[in-house]
Amino acid sequence: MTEQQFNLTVLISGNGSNLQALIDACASGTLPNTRITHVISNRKAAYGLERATRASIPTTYHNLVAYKKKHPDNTDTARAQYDADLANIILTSTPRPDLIVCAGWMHIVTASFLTPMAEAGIKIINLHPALPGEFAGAGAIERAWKAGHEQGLKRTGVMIHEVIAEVDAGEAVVTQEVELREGESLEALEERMHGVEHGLIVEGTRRVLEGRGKERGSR
Ligand SMILES: Nc1nc2c(c(=O)[nH]1)N[C@@H](CN(C=O)c1ccc(C(=O)N[C@@H](CCC(=O)O)C(=O)O)cc1)CN2
Ligand SMILES: NCC(=O)N[C@@H]1O[C@H](COP(=O)([O-])[O-])[C@@H](O)[C@H]1O
Repeated sequence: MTEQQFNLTVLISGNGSNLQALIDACASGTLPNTRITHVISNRKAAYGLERATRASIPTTYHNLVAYKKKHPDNTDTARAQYDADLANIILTSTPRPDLIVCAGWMHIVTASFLTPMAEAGIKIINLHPALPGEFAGAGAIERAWKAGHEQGLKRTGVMIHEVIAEVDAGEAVVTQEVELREGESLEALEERMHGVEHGLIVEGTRRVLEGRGKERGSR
């Protein structure tokens, strides 16, 4: 029986250390029979684009600014068109992804993206440096660090969750708690959090693909 191959599209906006964790996991077999076939960034200067190129992974820079210039009086229209075109980029790519992984993707996607992906049966997961129901949105690590120092919060965490319209509210695939340490600097907490992220993004991707494999097997 031929091994099932899984194709990933990874969405990024920055350094790409979580993308690198996925690249390394595919290469080492930690993510078996899995390859990243496309990396898309909404920021031209994202170092993750260089990481992808070094790994011979096709990249696309998808720029929201051009859409805002085209629709200066209506940000919602600009975002909807941007998202619709993002969906089209992914749906017309070969091979189509089995899964989309948001790895530091700092753009809130709308129904113009979510609906076509759902209709195509392509699940989207996201790495978020917080636990379910806590610190949704950008800047989660710093907000948890402040809550530790100011409100005595004892722990935060990291989750991989399904992406739905409501930001960071999708069902958790996997979570891991991270203790908050008294007197620890924000930089030191960020370092510990990123270390957890790099393992969890691989584990979360593996679990979703394992489910896909079972789905395929049942057909
Ligand atoms: N519809 C959804 N879109 C996204 C989700 C989600 O769960 N549902 N997860 C995010 C990732 N994310 C946190 O994990 C996140 C990213 C960005 C923002 C945000 O406020 N973005 C601003 C722009 C910020 C910037 O460009 O620096 C925006 O889009 O206006 C919040 C949460 C991925 N998308
Ligand atoms: N809301 C999502 C979010 O805040 N994600 C954050 O973006 C970083 C991306 O790092 P990377 O580009 O090195 O992977 C991650 O470390 C994560 O904390």
